[in-house]
Amino acid sequence: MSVRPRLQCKLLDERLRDYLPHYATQGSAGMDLRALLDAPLTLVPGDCQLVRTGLAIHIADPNLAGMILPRSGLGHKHGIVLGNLVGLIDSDYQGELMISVWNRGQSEFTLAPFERLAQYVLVPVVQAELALVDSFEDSARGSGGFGSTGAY
Ligand SMILES: O=c1ccn([C@H]2C[C@H](O)[C@@H](COP(=O)(O)OP(=O)(O)OP(=O)(O)O)O2)c(=O)[nH]1
Repeated sequence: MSVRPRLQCKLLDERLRDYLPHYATQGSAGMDLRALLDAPLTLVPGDCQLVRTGLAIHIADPNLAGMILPRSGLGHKHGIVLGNLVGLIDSDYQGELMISVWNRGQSEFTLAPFERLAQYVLVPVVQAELALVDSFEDSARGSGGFGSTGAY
């Protein structure tokens, strides 16, 4: 089994000690993030609010990044997704992880304090350098995009 990267994590609220993010199963790709709220938060349809997690995670390694993704159940059943669709966490970010919660559904939804509302996934990243050129070598696709290969 490969060695897991160790990420430094600060708790910005002591109550989170009882709710540390973890992998729910051996094969889980993400750790659930919870809503740090003092009281339930109701989102009416169309509402988008920034919710605290109370966690700061310093990835430090530029070959890694964090992604905040929605939870499938909340998104599919209740229309609770992310206002930014996906949150990208830079490896040098040391601030609190914030979750943009968007009710794209048609009913009111109330988030409970410490409810799991999104997930944090660590992903490999390769930083590139751009080499300016005047032309490319021909490729099979060329500049065809946006459905140019057909539907089936
Ligand atoms: O859902 C998110 C997305 C981002 N961040 C934090 C971590 C990330 O490293 C930082 C900046 O995010 P991003 O680069 O996507 O934001 P930006 O709007 O481009 O702002 P900036 O000018 O700060 O890069 O904000 C969150 O806490 N939650």
